[in-house]
Amino acid sequence: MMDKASRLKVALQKSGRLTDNSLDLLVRCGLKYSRGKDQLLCYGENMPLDLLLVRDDDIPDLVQQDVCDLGIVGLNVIEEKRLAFQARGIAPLFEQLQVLDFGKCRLSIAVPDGAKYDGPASLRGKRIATTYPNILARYLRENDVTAEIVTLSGAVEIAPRLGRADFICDLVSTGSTLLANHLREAEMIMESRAAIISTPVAVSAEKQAWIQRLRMRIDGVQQVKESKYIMLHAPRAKLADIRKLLPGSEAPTIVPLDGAGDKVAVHAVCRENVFWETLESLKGVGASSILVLPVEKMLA
Ligand SMILES: Nc1ncnc2c1ncn2[C@@H]1O[C@H](COP(=O)(O)OP(=O)(O)OP(=O)(O)O)[C@@H](O)[C@H]1O
Ligand SMILES: O=P(O)(O)OC[C@H]1O[C@H](OP(=O)(O)OP(=O)(O)O)[C@H](O)[C@@H]1O
Ligand SMILES: [Mg+2]
Repeated sequence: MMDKASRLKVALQKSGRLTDNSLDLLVRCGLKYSRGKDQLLCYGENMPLDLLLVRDDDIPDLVQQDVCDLGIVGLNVIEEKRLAFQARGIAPLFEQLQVLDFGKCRLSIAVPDGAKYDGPASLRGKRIATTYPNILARYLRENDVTAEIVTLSGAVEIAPRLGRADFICDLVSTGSTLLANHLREAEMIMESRAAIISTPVAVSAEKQAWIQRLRMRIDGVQQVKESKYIMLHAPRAKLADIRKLLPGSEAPTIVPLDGAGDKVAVHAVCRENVFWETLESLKGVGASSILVLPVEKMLA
């Protein structure tokens, strides 16, 4: 194990939409951790890695200032901070390492039910409430629209009802928050997912090696999520039809079956989910004894 100074520090959201998925990802990468009394620091017991639990907005700054080596945060926050740094003449120094498969949402313009909206020109001269003033400003600039940006730190969706804004620009996933606030999504500005960012400062060879290991494990974890191992028996003559039906599979392993005539066993890793319809189609072209198993770990 490395000494304290050379332990990797990873910033995660303390409590919110990204927290459970971020911790779950690291646990799937093999991390065992214990949580400190203050609930702000988690100590990695089997890896030289500690977790700092903070507000998501602070994560790019912590990485930029080299307080943390890595951070897991939404692309929406990364982009907003990048533009904010640029606006202040500071070069954004954190590097985006890997996009993750959770925290999927979009940043959209929403308008009150019944309000007219015919494209970006409808925003002209309006007041738009948002937590993402820099992304919104860029969007307005690109669309040649002048509007007033009302920057709020939360509860953006109630701004139109309070008379503070005409429209809003906020995160949407299922759309239920908009629905509950009598708003409708009018325009998508950006799509977002969680991502890993890293420090701009050169780290020790030891730390770099752990970052590489972690990235490889994260790739493996993300790949197996949808992957299945499929085993079936089939007449050799039907192999071409069967291969066409296996979703996202590489060359399958074909094993002869003792005393079963021209029948073979087919084993394949499918990189996409295997649905009942696929199994029915496989059976339809002559496959039998079909088994679908989850894949726990994969290293390319
Ligand atoms: N409805 C959603 N579905 C999926 N991901 C979302 C959703 N809303 C937000 N996110 C993603 O999760 C991130 C954190 O969202 P959350 O609402 O927990 O943030 P917050 O209220 O700013 O929390 P904090 O207290 O840490 O500042 C967002 O920046 C975005 O990337
Ligand atoms: O389209 P939906 O599925 O309704 O999701 C969108 C909402 O989710 C997020 O807030 P969250 O619920 O995380 O709470 P917060 O406002 O306290 O950040 C976001 O800020 C939206 O308000
Ligand atoms: Mg926040």
